[in-house]
Amino acid sequence: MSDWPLVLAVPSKGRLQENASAFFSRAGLKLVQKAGAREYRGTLAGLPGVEVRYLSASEIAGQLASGAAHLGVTGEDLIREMLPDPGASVELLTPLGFGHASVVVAVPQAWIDVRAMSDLDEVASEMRLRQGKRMRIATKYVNLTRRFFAEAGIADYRIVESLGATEGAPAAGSAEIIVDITTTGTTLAANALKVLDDGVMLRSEANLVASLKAPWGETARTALRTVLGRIAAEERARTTREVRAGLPESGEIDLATLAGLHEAELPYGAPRGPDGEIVLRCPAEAVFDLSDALVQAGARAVSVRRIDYAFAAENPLAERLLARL
Ligand SMILES: Nc1ncnc2c1ncn2[C@@H]1O[C@H](COP(=O)(O)OP(=O)(O)OP(=O)(O)O)[C@@H](O)[C@H]1O
Ligand SMILES: O=P(O)(O)OC[C@H]1O[C@H](OP(=O)(O)OP(=O)(O)O)[C@H](O)[C@@H]1O
Ligand SMILES: [Mg+2]
Repeated sequence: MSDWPLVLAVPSKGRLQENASAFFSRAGLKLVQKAGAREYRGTLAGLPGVEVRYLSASEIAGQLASGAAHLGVTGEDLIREMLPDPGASVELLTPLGFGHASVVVAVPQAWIDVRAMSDLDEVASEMRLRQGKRMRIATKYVNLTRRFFAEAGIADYRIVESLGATEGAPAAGSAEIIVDITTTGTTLAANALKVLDDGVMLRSEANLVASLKAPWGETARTALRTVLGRIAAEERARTTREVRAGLPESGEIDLATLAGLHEAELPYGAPRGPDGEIVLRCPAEAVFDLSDALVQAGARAVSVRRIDYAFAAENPLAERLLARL
């Protein structure tokens, strides 16, 4: 099999760009742009088997679908819109906690009696009967819209493809209603539109996505393990705390039960010898309960700290993906 480098697609502009770069640098993956900011290719410092490509969020979804990129950061909305059967060509590895936005059905605020999709169905039928026209929906989410309206049992409509400023379509007279992405709702409000009560089609956020169609040779697989290992190590470190405790004088403590009760684990195994130090790792929310329990069980002292990275022998993100290739 040919030995391609791992192609990592990173947003080059728009809403996801800054957060995506910050995400990689937190994971110890330093993006190095070649020859100045105009060059749309780069590398990861210290990782020879990786080629970074800077693309727009929608291009990233396209390249993951075709297999031109192995790994990328893009919005779930774009994956679901652009890929007919996402599960067949990509694996959504993990949501990234930024780029939150919802794809919604919005209608003019002036339509006071229209609150739900069922009301919209009536509007569409009436338009068809009385005016002989089909209700027009402005959107760039053509496929998501067709699916959602079919599930709602609405068929009397026509899609007007919109490439930008979709919220302006009703006022401009080019459509009655819209489907678009929103975060704060500011743009909808400024255009006198409201979201239907059951009109949230998809809650999206940025995801780390892998392509099942890309050429996964040895070089790419090796780089994948390193990249996903670092990402997992950062995530594990951010969401857990390390709890250290001195063993009780008696040396007796039921660590297994204690750990089980507080979702804790013993990353370095059980302490050895009577002067042993216990090292546990638990979810950040569990530290106070776990510390109290340790003191009650006779621990002489307990300290809790944040960790920068928590590497582990197992690499769940990589294993999940490799199992599908
Ligand atoms: N308020 C928001 N509006 C639009 N997109 C958002 C918002 N918040 C997060 N996103 C996410 O960012 C993705 C890319 O949107 P953005 O507008 O940044 O790209 P773009 O530069 O318009 O890309 P393209 O030129 O390919 O259309 C969206 O598909 C969505 O997943
Ligand atoms: O709910 P809000 O916080 O107001 O955000 C929603 C707006 O943001 C996006 O547009 P963007 O600024 O990305 O411009 P674009 O349409 O050119 O992509 C989106 O298409 C909405 O118009
Ligand atoms: Mg945009």
